[in-house]
Amino acid sequence: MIRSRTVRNTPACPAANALPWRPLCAARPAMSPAWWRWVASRDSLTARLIAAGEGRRFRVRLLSQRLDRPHPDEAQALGLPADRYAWLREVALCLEGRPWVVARSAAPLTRLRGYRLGQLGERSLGSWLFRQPDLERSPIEVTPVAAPFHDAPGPWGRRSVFRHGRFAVLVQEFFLDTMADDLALPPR
Ligand SMILES: C=C(O[C@@H]1C=C(C(=O)O)C=C[C@H]1O)C(=O)O
Repeated sequence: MIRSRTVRNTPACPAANALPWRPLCAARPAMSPAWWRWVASRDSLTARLIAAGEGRRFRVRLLSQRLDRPHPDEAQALGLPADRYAWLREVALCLEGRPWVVARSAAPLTRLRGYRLGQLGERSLGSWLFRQPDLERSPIEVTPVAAPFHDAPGPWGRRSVFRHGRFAVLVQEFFLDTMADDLALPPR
């Protein structure tokens, strides 16, 4: 069942919190090569966006950062019991003020000790992650629906868990139609 693009996360409707994530390879037949190069990339998305922006000003716009219960599918991806709080961060990655990607990251509080990620502000989480020498990244999963926490439509979402020692963070990135328009990418 593919969720409509307008369904927003409603706590009363737990099903709405579970996006249809599936392994990257399962989505390959439906994904154009142009998008595959973005969605399947395992290095820093921030660095790729800056390069593709060709001089456009890059900015991380902080939409929300709080301690809250993650959605069930987020808790499950982190192996976190359902009722535990996590550090939640939602950002828009903008080029010349136009959001190309929105991202929602979730990290268990017990794994955050000693890392002052709450002070990231509008610095890219990726710029910190990819500086960690022993960074590990789980296989990428994809969903063909838009971000449930943001109104702009988009062709693909992806998620993976980054680990560094005991630290773990689930990073979910939703590519937007504005990025497809600005880079002349196919609809999906
Ligand atoms: C994980 C990365 O960091 C990006 C920046 C984020 C942030 O600042 O919150 C979140 C997800 C990413 O799109 C990356 O650059 O690959």
